[in-house]
Amino acid sequence: MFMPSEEQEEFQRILQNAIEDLVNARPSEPIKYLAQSLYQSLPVAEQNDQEFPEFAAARNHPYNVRVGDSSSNPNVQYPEGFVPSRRPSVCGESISEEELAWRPPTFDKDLGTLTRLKEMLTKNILFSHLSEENIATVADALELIEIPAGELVIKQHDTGNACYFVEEGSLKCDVEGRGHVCNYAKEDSFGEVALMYGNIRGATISAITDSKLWKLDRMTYKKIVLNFMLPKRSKFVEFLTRVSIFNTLPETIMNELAKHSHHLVYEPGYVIYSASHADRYLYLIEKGVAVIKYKDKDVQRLGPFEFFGDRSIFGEVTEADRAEAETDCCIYRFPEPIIDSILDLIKDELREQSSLKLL
Ligand SMILES: Nc1ncnc2c1ncn2[C@@H]1O[C@@H]2COP(=O)(O)O[C@H]2[C@H]1O
Repeated sequence: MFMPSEEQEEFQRILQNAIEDLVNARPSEPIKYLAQSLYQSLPVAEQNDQEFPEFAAARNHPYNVRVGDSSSNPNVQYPEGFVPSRRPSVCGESISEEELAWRPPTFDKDLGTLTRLKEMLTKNILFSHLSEENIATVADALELIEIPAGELVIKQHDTGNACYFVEEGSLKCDVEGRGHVCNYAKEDSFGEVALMYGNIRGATISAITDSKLWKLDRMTYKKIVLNFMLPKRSKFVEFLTRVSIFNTLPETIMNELAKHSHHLVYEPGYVIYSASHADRYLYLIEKGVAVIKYKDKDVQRLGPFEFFGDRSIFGEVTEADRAEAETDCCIYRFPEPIIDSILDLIKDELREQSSLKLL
């Protein structure tokens, strides 16, 4: 089948997203689910309103969790109040000797343990996008360590050389000047921030009870987790780096956004957003012009790299009641839970930009 290269790239992106969604959602009717997923990649104007119930279930995928909502998935990476400082990502680092010599470490485990660890990894936001092969490499590389009650695992300001998953026990996290921030229990992970940014530890973590942890070394984390998605998502990431609210995000998070966004095309006159829509999204314009309206009066025009829908995500009352495509519009649409899950990282910029907009 011949396709121009841009179209081919888009086709592969859509197909990959659909398959990843399928793997994450594990629906009862996979074929129907996949068909629906592909169908939703069509321009909105060509879709009808029918939705498979499994799509609602997919929204409960581990990634789709609210920051700080401890009642939902425990694998949330950034507990409530966690405001990582904006630092450059490691993607531009040059390759060191250590990296060149790197071979994935392996620590022997029985089959049952390996299967369980792979399941745990696929539920974790930072690992869920990895291929089966890479998940297996990470599972092999995990080393079981024991930490007696009261001992430190991570000391704030030290250099980070591993991240951890809890196998057994409970641990607490303290930040200087703020005190106790959160606790960790079975399958929770911590210690990834210093690895992502090649930086120092942002908190102290110590065992409350005798604990067992799976330790993942920095180099395996970097080689597998940070490098995995970069070439595939580069076009999308390139676009995000030109958008004020997203451009300081680590590339791993941008790649997660890529996975969970919908790329949609709207024809002129199509109502992209209406105050009566139940689901909330953040809309980011890639191409074209959208017009924000109030009672059929145009109140604002937005173009490429601009976004709307954020005010309703914040639950703010907006003066506008809908957004329409004025020209053909290509838009990235992000579901509210995805934006919620990274809100701590983007909220300052979002608030600043929000005050200029009506929707
Ligand atoms: N408020 C917080 N500030 C910094 N780190 C936190 C916070 N809450 C949880 N953590 C975790 O504590 C870890 C300490 O080491 P890292 O900075 O590598 O990664 C950090 C996060 O995984």
